[in-house]
Amino acid sequence: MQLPRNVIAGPGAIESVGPICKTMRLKGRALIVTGNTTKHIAGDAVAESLKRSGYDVGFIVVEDATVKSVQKARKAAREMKADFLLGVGGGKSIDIAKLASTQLDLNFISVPTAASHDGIASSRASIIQNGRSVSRQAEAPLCVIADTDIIMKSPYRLLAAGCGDIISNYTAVLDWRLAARLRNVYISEYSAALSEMTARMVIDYAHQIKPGLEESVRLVVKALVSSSVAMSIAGSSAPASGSEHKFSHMLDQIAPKPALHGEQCGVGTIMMTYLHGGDWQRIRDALKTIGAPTTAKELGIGEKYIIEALMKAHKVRPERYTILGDKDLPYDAAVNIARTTKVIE
Ligand SMILES: NC(=O)C1=CN([C@@H]2O[C@H](COP(=O)(O)OP(=O)(O)OC[C@H]3O[C@@H](n4cnc5c(N)ncnc54)[C@H](OP(=O)(O)O)[C@@H]3O)[C@@H](O)[C@H]2O)C=CC1
Ligand SMILES: O=C(CO)COP(=O)(O)O
Ligand SMILES: [Zn+2]
Repeated sequence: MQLPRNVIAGPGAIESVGPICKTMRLKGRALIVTGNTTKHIAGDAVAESLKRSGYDVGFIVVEDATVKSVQKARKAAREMKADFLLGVGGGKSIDIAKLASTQLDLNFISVPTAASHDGIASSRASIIQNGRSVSRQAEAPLCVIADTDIIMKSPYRLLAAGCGDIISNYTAVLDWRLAARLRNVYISEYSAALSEMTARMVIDYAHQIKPGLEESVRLVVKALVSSSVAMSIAGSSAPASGSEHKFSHMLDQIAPKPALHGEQCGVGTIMMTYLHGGDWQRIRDALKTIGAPTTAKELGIGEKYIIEALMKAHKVRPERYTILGDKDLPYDAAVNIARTTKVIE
């Protein structure tokens, strides 16, 4: 069970990255893995804080969560003889830093700039390998430093996407329990209960999640950390990734312009709740209240891609059994699911 030693969340936390690394007894040279946008939003400030504390700093900008980007980060770390890495940005940057540092046997600090996904504290990395999403075991961050000012100033759409990623735990756990009964898959009841609780919290408090509210950011960041911890307890992404994630990963493969990860997972949760015979309207209402997408139109994805992704989603991570089973859904069944749940017209 790999958990971060410290989670620091609050306004202006980014200014303390250098001193925090000192208290964590990290030495020497730091490599920052960041994105084109987030380098200016937070990467540069992290570098300044590290330099003020006496660290040498290098940068690597990544644009996708592929194996190639991991290799790019490893090469940069080797060339600058990095002593530790920091992932500063969204899920992509954090996952690349997470896996590269694991493979280099170096420490890693997670500095999320948005509350858009629940990988900020997890020991998992979701990497694109040969065009497909693969869930890789990695080391949990030594420390998570979440500057709530920066997260609050990020586009609200990212916070809403993070809520979608947490609400998706609802069907992920239903699938995990189904796989335990049907395929005798190991399930950690503690991890499942923690993951379910995070989804329930966001659903029950959906009316309190609004743009520009520090409390909303705090609630969602805590839920994202809890969801990460549930994955670390399970040693797998199963408590947070089921049929709804298969749907999202398949959309990433076939849609001309995929939406945000959490947005796609939220819409997937509506439809998979329906398949599980659950209260899909409650899921849909919570997402709507938060301002997250609930339809193909709001995702900006053509209806035909929604249907195709539903039909083929079972092919993603076939070793993970879910309500989707292990065969393509018939076209008419997929249309019925998407239409009944109002995802398509
Ligand atoms: N390992 C795990 O346990 C998990 C991993 N994931 C993975 O995380 C990824 C999804 O994360 P997500 O964050 O949605 O995707 P991205 O990392 O692609 O971030 C989405 C966009 O938001 C931008 N952004 C981030 N922060 C800010 C900010 N403060 N202001 C303005 N723009 C900002 C990013 O900028 P920039 O271009 O600079 O990066 C990027 O363009 C997927 O790859 C998913 O598989 C998701 C859940 C769990
Ligand atoms: O997105 C995740 C959890 O929210 C990680 O799941 P995957 O293992 O499906 O990439
Ligand atoms: Zn996710």
